[in-house]
Amino acid sequence: MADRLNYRIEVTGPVEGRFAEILTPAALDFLAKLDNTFAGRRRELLDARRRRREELQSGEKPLGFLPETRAIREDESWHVAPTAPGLEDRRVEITGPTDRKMTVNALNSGAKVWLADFEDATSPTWHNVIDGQLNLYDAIRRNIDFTTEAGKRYTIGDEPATIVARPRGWHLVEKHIRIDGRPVSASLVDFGLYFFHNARQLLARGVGPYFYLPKLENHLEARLWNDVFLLAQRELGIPRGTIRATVLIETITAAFEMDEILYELREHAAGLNAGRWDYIFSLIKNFAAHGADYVLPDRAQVTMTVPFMRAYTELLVRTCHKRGAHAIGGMAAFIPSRDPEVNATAIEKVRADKEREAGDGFDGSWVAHPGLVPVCREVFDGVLGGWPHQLGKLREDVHVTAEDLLDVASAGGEVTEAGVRANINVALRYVDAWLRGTGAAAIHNLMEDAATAEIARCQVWQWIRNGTKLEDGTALTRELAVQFLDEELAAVRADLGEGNRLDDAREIFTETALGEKLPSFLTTGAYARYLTDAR
Ligand SMILES: CC(=O)SCCNC(=O)CCNC(=O)[C@H](O)C(C)(C)COP(=O)(O)OP(=O)(O)OC[C@H]1O[C@@H](n2cnc3c(N)ncnc32)[C@H](O)[C@@H]1OP(=O)(O)O
Ligand SMILES: O=CC(=O)O
Ligand SMILES: [Mg+2]
Repeated sequence: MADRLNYRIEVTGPVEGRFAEILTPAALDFLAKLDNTFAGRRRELLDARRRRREELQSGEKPLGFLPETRAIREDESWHVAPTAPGLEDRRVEITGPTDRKMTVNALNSGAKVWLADFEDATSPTWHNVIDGQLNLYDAIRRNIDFTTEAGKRYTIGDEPATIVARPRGWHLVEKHIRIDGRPVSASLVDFGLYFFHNARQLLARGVGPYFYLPKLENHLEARLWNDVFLLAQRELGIPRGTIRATVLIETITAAFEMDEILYELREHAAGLNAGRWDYIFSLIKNFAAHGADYVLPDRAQVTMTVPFMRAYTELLVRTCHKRGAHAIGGMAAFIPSRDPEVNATAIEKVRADKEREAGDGFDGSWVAHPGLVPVCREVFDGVLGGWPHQLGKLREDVHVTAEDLLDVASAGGEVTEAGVRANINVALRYVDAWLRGTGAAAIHNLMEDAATAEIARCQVWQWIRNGTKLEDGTALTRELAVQFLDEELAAVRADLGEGNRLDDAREIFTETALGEKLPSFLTTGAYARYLTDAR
């Protein structure tokens, strides 16, 4: 514990190994400065989120484009900052957690960009959070080579991907760092430590401090990030406008404020990304109790070609290109497999997804695994030709209305017993992995992470609330869902064996999918209860 600049800073997590190199007095002072300046606004914005969700749930104030920001949307004259070095060509971006091996593998994957993830793909244990910072610190300084016990050597190659770090969202706190007794915003911890230690080093290497901003719900949250950037740049004496941020449009409310979000961040904005999984989660969460018209079918049937998802992604491309910003596609959940048949299907599914995105005007897209870099690159190479992007493709043909974005019924499809069971099974397996420190996992040949697990538990809640009929006409009741839960739990337990956290996973699932109310996030409560001693 230390008193500096009149703040009391406590680190309650163990400062083990080389953690002290990250948790330096100067870095903690920097976090304290950020927290002291922005904690109040963050709290207000989180309160505003809660109020907005209540309004949406009650149908009191429907969603639409904001009348008060019409001038920003209609003004054709403003653009975002020029593209920064290392971000001109984003045709393939690999995402993944920041453990040491994956850091090296991602940088060497052949992708142009690596999204170094403290969010959906990371279980925010204290170890993962600070170890991830250390790995990035070492990677940026090309000081990360290591050899495994089995003798496999990991070393960064000649053309590493550009690093874009994704801090945790505004809803999360880091309970192991406290300032004046209160836990610090997890966004500010992840952003602040990365920026403080690496910004100058990155600039010296000809790139810069770049970020992905997750789960924003509106343009005022983008304004908060912009103000964080301005203060951070000032504190380190780095020119205003050095930072670049790509914002994930992954909440239904943000889809109505794409122009406004780019406008708030225009000095720092690099682009928008279509974060499909959290987007689906957000739709379900906000409209879960709105009746049959808002009930989505089995998760596997909510594809990117259903009309309301297509409307969202096309609007994103149009908005970005009008403002000179990159439009980046999202994550197909299919991952390579050792089974040749499963693998061939996965590659073809990913190819189809990337072909749609490239054809619609996206400048690049995400892959979850190094084995998917070639297919994504091949598809975008084919469409981009000799160009690094397709910002010139303005998509003036796209006209998306509020009704288009909210036409959830256009998904069609059905809810099946297999779909309910799959959601329960995946949620249990994923939460078990998350509690054991793994934030992204291969489950039944798909990539699962925090966003997809949120969909799984929210769908079950929505189907119970709406008494949704399964294929044989049986309505899904809580009792039936509990029966499925018990049966799936037994099957998963037999599969996972000793040392699992399935009892805790069951409790988390019961609270977040089977309760009277639908909690906003499964991760917030689970983090407070299971991932920290500092309750
Ligand atoms: C909704 C969203 O936000 S999407 C973005 C967030 N989600 C993600 O980023 C998921 C990223 N992907 C992953 O975490 C992993 O690919 C998983 C968990 C899905 C599968 O991982 P594994 O089961 O380890 O895959 P697999 O065994 O095929 O890995 C083969 C090699 O590729 C490496 N690898 C796999 N995925 C990645 C990745 N995303 N980044 C870097 N390296 C990777 C593995 O470390 C392994 O390396 P090794 O040969 O040196 O041991
Ligand atoms: O972060 C990406 C998403 O799909 O969610
Ligand atoms: Mg997400």
